Amino acid sequence: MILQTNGLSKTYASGTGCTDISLEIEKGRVFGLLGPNGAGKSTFVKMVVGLLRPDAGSGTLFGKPIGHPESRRKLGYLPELFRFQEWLTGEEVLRYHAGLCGVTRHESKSAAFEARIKEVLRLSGLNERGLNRVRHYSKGMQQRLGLACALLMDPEFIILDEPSSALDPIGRYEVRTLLGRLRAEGRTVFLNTHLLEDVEAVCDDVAFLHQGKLRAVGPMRQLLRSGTSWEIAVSGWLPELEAELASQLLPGMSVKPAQEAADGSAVLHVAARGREQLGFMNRLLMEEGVTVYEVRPVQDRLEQWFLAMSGETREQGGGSE
Ligand SMILES: Nc1ncnc2c1ncn2[C@@H]1O[C@H](COP(=O)(O)OP(=O)(O)OP(=O)(O)O)[C@@H](O)[C@H]1O
Repeated sequence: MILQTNGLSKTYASGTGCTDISLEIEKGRVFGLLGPNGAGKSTFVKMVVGLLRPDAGSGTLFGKPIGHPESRRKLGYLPELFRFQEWLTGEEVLRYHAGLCGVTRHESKSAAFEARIKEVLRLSGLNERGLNRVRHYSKGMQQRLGLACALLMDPEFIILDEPSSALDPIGRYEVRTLLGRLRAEGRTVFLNTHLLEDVEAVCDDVAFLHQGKLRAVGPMRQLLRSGTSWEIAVSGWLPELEAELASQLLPGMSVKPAQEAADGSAVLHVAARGREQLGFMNRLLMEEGVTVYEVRPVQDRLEQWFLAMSGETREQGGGSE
């Protein structure tokens, strides 16, 4: 286990923060923490990396208590709000970070370290801009430099707090590709993001935080409920059957042809509350002389899940952020 937290809590004077967060992140997984603005995602991350002291709860990183310098040795971190010394060049910022990680001046000037700097500049998309001063960087370039800093020491666990917030669509695509690469290398990644397409594309596990509380956590494919709609491939379909079936459906059910062909083959989009209703639909189709030859569950999109979770928890919480 790379990270394990037990009831981590931090309440600011304002009464907000996050409460009772228990999570486990296994080696080699890409974990996405989702939640609306102000949900407490950055607060959680800051406790994990040792920037904030929890009010209650505990956790371990690489088996060492969080907050202990030893727990951070194999960690790379990109904070949400990054600021660099604007009078330094990108390469100087990287060397300064290396120094903070215990690399001596002499080592940081070695050919091997020089090559590492070039490598992380390339990975983060800054390429030959490393010799320019940060003052001349755009916001997106500064975020890329933050990514380069997070990768510099070849970390096993990389925590990225909104890594694409300042990036244009190409930059976001590049970060997504980079995340895929880190995962392929067997590294563990923790991602705080609002970009659901990033989570959908790269995350193995996902957690949902709302008003400081963890509302759901688990493998992404399991959390995205796949029990409410199906695609049913049939033969013997006639267009008039749509109205005919509609008059016999139970509450919560619907049927709509997604594809129809002149030979009677069709793909029907069916909404049903669970398997019993799906069985009922199957029976209706058979009674109408339609042959079912394939039933496929339709995966909910993460966006629908996010909205559903925010909606449900808003109702429970009685208000919005
Ligand atoms: N230093 C602080 N002092 C007081 N309140 C704070 C502090 N930092 C955060 N908060 C509050 O704690 C809550 C959680 O903030 P946090 O930044 O952790 O949320 P988040 O989920 O990361 O939000 P976002 O997605 O907008 O970055 C918010 O209501 C925020 O206003």
